[in-house]
Amino acid sequence: MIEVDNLSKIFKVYHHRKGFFGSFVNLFSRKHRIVQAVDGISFTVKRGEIVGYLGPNGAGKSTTIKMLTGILVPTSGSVTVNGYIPHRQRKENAKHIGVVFGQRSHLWFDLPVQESFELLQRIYRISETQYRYNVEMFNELLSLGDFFQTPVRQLSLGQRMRADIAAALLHNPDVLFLDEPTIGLDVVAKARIRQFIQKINAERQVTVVLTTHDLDEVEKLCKRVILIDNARLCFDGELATLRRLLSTERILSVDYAEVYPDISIPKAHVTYREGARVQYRFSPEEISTADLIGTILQKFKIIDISVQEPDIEELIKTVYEDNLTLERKLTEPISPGTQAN
Ligand SMILES: Nc1ncnc2c1ncn2[C@@H]1O[C@H](COP(=O)(O)OP(=O)(O)OP(=O)(O)O)[C@@H](O)[C@H]1O
Repeated sequence: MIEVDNLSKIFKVYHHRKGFFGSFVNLFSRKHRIVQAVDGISFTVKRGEIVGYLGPNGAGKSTTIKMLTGILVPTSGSVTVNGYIPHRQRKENAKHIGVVFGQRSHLWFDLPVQESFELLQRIYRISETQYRYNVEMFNELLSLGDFFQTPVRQLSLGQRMRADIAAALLHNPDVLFLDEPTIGLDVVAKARIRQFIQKINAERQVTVVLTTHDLDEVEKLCKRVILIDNARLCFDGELATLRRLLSTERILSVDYAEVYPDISIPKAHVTYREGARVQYRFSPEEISTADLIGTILQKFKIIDISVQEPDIEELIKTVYEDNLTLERKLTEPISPGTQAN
């Protein structure tokens, strides 16, 4: 559905001299610096996938999305979305994609939501049957009826996002680009939008590319993530693989049936102990989770036991702070315990 090959974007940022004299000099000589916003990125996305496109501020996420939607022309490399070259075939591409930028609305601020939708119906030449069907379905899932007659400028942020996402899907696009769709929303509003995206993806096979800083959202929505840092791709794969590649240690929490005086276990370090509750830190490369639990069960009586996966937020922070960690992991020979899918 989406093919991106060696895509790069360079911006020339001109230095403006201040004042009358400066403006005069600007006419004849303009200094500029080069910003490499996207640097040789390649990936493909299959129909029906939901992919998280992640990276720290300024990594180049929005610039990539803008090239995929035809807003920006790549400096080099190629992009096709559903067979179209977005910046050359903007009109055709627009018929097959839906775009939501969380930071700004695509709706008409002074018009009620309904009138904005009717304008979109005409712009995209959506048949009356399809329009009615979609509005009814989106209304059911997102309760648009509560504010359908309200001018967009009077909507709350959560209502505006619901309206924007519904608007982006009115013409039944094959691909939905979501750039920070839940920024600033509360947990209830986020959950509602997430469930909507899941349903649309499952029922209509809409391919979704999601840019967000909300990793909880990513965990709930995306099996696959693409990480970029400093304009370059640094990981493309399953979230579970990323977790396995980066995590060296895990936490095992045990509630023992009684307070044992010696609760030491080989290859596991006690990190916390309060009464019969104990936490161990261990590395799956030194001892597998199954072996560790087996050893504990042989020696002690337990009430409850659980293994905590490393927090994905922490892991991705490590990548952002020290990209080398991930590069090193990716070039290390893969041991059976860390086999990528
Ligand atoms: N129109 C532009 N002109 C010049 N530089 C730009 C332009 N758009 C983006 N940039 C620069 O390109 C780089 C990547 O920006 P981009 O907006 O793609 O990052 P991002 O990953 O989306 O960041 P954020 O998470 O903060 O939205 C940044 O250094 C930014 O300043």
